[in-house]
Amino acid sequence: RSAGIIGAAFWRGQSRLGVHEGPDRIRSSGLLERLKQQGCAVKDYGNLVFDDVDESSVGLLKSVAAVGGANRRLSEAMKAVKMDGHTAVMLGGDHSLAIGSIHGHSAAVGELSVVWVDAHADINTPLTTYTGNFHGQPMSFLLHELHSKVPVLPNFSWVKPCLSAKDLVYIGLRDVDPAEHYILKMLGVKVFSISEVDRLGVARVMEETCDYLTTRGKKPVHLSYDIDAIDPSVTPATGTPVVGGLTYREGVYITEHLSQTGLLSAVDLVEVNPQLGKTEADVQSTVNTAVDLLLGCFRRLREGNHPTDYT
Ligand SMILES: N[C@@H](CC/C=C/[B-](O)(O)O)C(=O)O
Ligand SMILES: [Mn+2]
Ligand SMILES: [Mn+2]
Repeated sequence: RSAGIIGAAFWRGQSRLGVHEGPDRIRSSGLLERLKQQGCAVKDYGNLVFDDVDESSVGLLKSVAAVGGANRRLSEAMKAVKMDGHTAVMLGGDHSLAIGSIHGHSAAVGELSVVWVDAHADINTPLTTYTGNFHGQPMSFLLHELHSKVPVLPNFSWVKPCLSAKDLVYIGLRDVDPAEHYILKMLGVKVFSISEVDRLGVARVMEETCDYLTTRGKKPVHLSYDIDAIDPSVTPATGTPVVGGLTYREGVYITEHLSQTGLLSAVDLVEVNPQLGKTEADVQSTVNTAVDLLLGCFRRLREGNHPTDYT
């Protein structure tokens, strides 16, 4: 196994400063060293450099051209990392970056499935958003079924929908806007909200998620992990915290399970905002959890691990 790391220090999909510090803070907490310690080859592609574009709004929509341009750059980088044969790791930055991450992943592998772990559905269209923040809209640019609902926007013409609603599963939803809820119901998207996690337990949720995604053939899996899926008591340093989230254990179980399917092809870890922790301990707890989630994606098991060369 090998990991190709991309830093996307981008914050203009939302308005709270600091989320651009996520990539370097996650690196400085030892992600690469710990991946290597567990037998994973690692290539760090560094942080993307984003062109300065005008951050003007289009109506309610904030920093449209900047979001479009950053995601185009990320899409190119993701495609290159996948063409190099790595499992891609995109460190955010805000969740608008899933546009470029999933688009670039699909450019390399073709059809894929997406597991979206988040308190939020991030499936507003530019016409249903009430905040204008693009980190609440990425899914609308990616789904074939919503293409006709997305207006032409500056610096977005490169985006081609690349995901079918039946190849998408949500886990952890607990703060979904009415328009998003309507879209999810209309498209029949598979959703395991926090209520289903409570009702079924995380093991059954993961079994059903994998059965659901593999009934039409085993496609590469893109895991898009928003740190705010985890309960704010564990990961407070994030821009849109919502009470009643996943426990640390549930969060890591999700990554352990997906890692063992052998289908995990790319991971986003987004919305870590080091400036939003009340204390340094808050920030460290958030970042440590992000690191542990990523290690779980690369076959780390909580039962213990040893190098495979003396199995
Ligand atoms: N639904 C809200 C919240 C969006 C949350 C985005 B996040 O999941 O990436 O944190 C909006 O549209 O602004
Ligand atoms: Mn999100
Ligand atoms: Mn979220």
